[in-house]
Amino acid sequence: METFGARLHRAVAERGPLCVGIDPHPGLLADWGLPDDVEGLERFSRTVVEAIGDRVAVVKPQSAFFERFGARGVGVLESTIRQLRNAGALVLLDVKRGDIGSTVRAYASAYLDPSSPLYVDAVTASPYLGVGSLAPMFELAAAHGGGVFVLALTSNPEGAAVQRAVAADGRTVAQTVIDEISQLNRGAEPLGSIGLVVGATIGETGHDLDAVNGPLLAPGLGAQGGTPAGLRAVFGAALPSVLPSYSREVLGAGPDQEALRAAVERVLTDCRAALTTA
Ligand SMILES: O=C(O)c1cc(=O)[nH]c(=O)n1[C@@H]1O[C@H](COP(=O)(O)O)[C@@H](O)[C@H]1O
Repeated sequence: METFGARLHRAVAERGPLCVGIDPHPGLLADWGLPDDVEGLERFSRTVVEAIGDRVAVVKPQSAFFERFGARGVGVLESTIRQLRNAGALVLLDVKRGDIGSTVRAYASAYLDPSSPLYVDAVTASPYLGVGSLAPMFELAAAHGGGVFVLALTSNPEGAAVQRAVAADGRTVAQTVIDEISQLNRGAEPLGSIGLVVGATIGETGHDLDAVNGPLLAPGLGAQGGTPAGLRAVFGAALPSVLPSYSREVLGAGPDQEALRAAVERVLTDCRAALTTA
């Protein structure tokens, strides 16, 4: 069975280093001339999938915007996931889950067990109950070729107070997360299946991301002020493992499908240039 790391590596080689988020904000639904209801959600998501599902390596639906509409919204999420997979995109579901181990096991089966209606290629996870509490998620991901992206240094300004706090052993909380995930990915080729989330907005951190040997999701580009040119300062020598992620910057080009595709081309060109510049 091919690991998530290997599948991601191949998808990026074929389609380029880009993740696009499906974040149907109420304001975006309005801008697209859609009602703020489940029909609007369904049309928004279907338009994004039809426009870019066959050309972007990773698509990241933000679960919150679907859960907002209850069971019918989650139903739209299920069909969006199915459509994306049929279009050949890897699906990273942004749910930022984290809990005590026994409960994490249930979250893991919800998203990483192929028999689940919400089965995806990878999920985002929060390590603040301890990285070890996510072990059932890592295990199920490994069993089925899935991936997990663990928050390390998030793009929001409030994150640093927790993530850069120094623990009893002198390392920052973020460095502890980085070290534990590096350990899990050790020796994996071409790339480990447990990624980290590191915001594109955070500038130079003093944290060493070189040893992670897994994908580094970089949200915060575009709408939150991060730029492809700024990625080098954040990631340094780890730049080749970066997966840049945009939501509103691309989605704002819709609902015209050609315009959505043009927005993808534009940000992909910028990201390629930023990630390959010596
Ligand atoms: O895990 C994430 O994707 C994430 C982590 C982070 O540190 N910052 C962050 O913005 N995100 C998500 O990335 C998306 C950013 O959306 P835009 O700001 O519209 O590009 C949202 O869905 C956020 O929840």
